[in-house]
Amino acid sequence: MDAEVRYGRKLALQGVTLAVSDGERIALVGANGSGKSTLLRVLHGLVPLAAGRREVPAGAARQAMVFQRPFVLRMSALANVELALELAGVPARERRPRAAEALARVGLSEQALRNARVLSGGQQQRLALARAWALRPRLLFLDEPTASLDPTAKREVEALVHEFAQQGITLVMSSHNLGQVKRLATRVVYLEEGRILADVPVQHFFDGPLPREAESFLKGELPWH
Ligand SMILES: Nc1ncnc2c1ncn2[C@@H]1O[C@H](COP(=O)(O)OP(=O)(O)OP(=O)(O)O)[C@@H](O)[C@H]1O
Repeated sequence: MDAEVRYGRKLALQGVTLAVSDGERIALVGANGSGKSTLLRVLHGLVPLAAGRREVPAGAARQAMVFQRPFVLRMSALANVELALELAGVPARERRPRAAEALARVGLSEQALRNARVLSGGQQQRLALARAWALRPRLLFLDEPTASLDPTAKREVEALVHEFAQQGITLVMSSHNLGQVKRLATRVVYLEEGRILADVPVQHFFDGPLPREAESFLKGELPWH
């Protein structure tokens, strides 16, 4: 890939190469502004590359993305999911049952007809997961999916992500929560100033050795380390 992304004069990613294999659960970690969100957006095809290329294998897997702050539209939870299915080209008669199934999957059946905007933050994030799951993705990108949630909602969302992974959905997620990284990831990619400085199995990430910068990041993030 050797990807490079620029926002105006700002170089947000440089020399980044990342291959995602089926069934992996990759955590992107690094300080604020290190390029995690940008890399996720590149992988999902939302951000153009200034250099390098994004390779999508033939017969590419369906993919979906969940953002840190769920964007929900001012309509019922059910209609939010149905709209995503419509945009994905799912035939009209399949949308209602698939949307209802997805809401049930994330425990939101009882909220199906409520305006999505009045749901709690945790419920909105579960709605965002339902919307992604309804698309039956093989590959799911999650940008700090629990960052703005209280502990209970965090646990609920994390449990759902875990279940999705158990079903064989390949995950690439950014997280500032290293406990969550330990619980969910199989592989950790450490970014600093738009470069990948470490790309290692999860156990290796926590046991080391790592490049000096990644070691000091870990020490800062794990006060008990
Ligand atoms: N739309 C944009 N326009 C200009 N600069 C941007 C834009 N989006 C991101 N950047 C810059 O690109 C760099 C990488 O940002 P990015 O959001 O990818 O980092 P991040 O690791 O996801 O950060 P965080 O942990 O805070 O979410 C940062 O310096 C950021 O300020």
